[in-house]
Amino acid sequence: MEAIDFKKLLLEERKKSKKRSVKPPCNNDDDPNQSRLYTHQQDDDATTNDGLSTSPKAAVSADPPLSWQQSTKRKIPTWSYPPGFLSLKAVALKIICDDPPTISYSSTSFLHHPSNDQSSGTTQSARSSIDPINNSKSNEKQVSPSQALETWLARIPSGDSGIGEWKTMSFGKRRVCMFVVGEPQETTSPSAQRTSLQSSSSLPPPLEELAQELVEQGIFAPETRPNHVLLNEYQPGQGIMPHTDGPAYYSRTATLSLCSPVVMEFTPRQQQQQTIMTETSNKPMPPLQVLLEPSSLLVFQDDAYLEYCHGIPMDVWQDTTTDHCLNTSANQTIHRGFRYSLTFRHKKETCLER
Ligand SMILES: O=C(O)CCC(=O)C(=O)O
Ligand SMILES: [Fe+2]
Repeated sequence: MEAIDFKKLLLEERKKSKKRSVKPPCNNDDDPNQSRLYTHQQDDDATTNDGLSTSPKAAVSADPPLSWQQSTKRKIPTWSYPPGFLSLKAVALKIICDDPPTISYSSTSFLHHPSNDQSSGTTQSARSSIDPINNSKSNEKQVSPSQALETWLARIPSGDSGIGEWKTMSFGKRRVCMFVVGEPQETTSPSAQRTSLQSSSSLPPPLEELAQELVEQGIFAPETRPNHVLLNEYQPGQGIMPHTDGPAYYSRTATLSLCSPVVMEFTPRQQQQQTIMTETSNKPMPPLQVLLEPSSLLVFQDDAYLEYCHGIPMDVWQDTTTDHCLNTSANQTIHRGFRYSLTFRHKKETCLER
């Protein structure tokens, strides 16, 4: 069994939207936990390791080719805030799980930087050059880092490629957008030509700043600095199938959540589900839950990255926490609204097809 990845997910969701049926390969219809577990055991051969490359098998797929090459003219919205505006210095990551002890969470990510409160020329002129979220001038200073980031995300244009532009997933209907750092390279290889069209030498300013902060906070080492950011936009009720982020990336991921809270579930991967049972029954262990609050940061790595699937139940408008929720008490109802997530990862160099 191998892991899901961005392009794979697009292919899978397109297939499933055609079939109008969702039947996971490991399906056990009697068990809601297993029926939510989506893995890719049966057709891993067609799996690509990332959203940039196209495997020969994927290329001969019956599905129409994905339009990865169309994103040559991205209109990335400008970011007018001063450096440091998105400071993550307040991140207080805590390990929230004993087994696997590789899930960490910080309920607050952004530090309200002191310069944000000053009426310095730089800050004020930067603010006045963007659409105010609040109407009055004096409220400009009240724009929080998360509000500013939300505004920037909302301005990213839509497009078919999903690279530097929002693409609507055909099955889940959520929108996704990917930014990748990589040096363009001249080559005659078709897949590498795609890479050269899609890669850029840096992330857009707010994502670059956040990536730098994640390094400064020790969440990523300089040598595994995030070079890949996947944005997800969820309407109320939307989710993401259980998946792993895959071997194309260094096995650590940091996800910043904005807007609505939601509950993420971690489930042991398929082969483990058959052996890890609760002591009192033959049923697989219930999923571990993490409440993702607005402006929080979730980091998971190693075992949680490699041996567990993570997902957000789909077609659910409110989550109920269980006693397997790692960061809040059981029996809480979490109403889902509109939500953004920004997932930072380090894509391994070999997977950038340089
Ligand atoms: O939206 C989230 O919090 C999770 C996103 C995710 O798992 C992914 O994009 O791989
Ligand atoms: Fe993921």
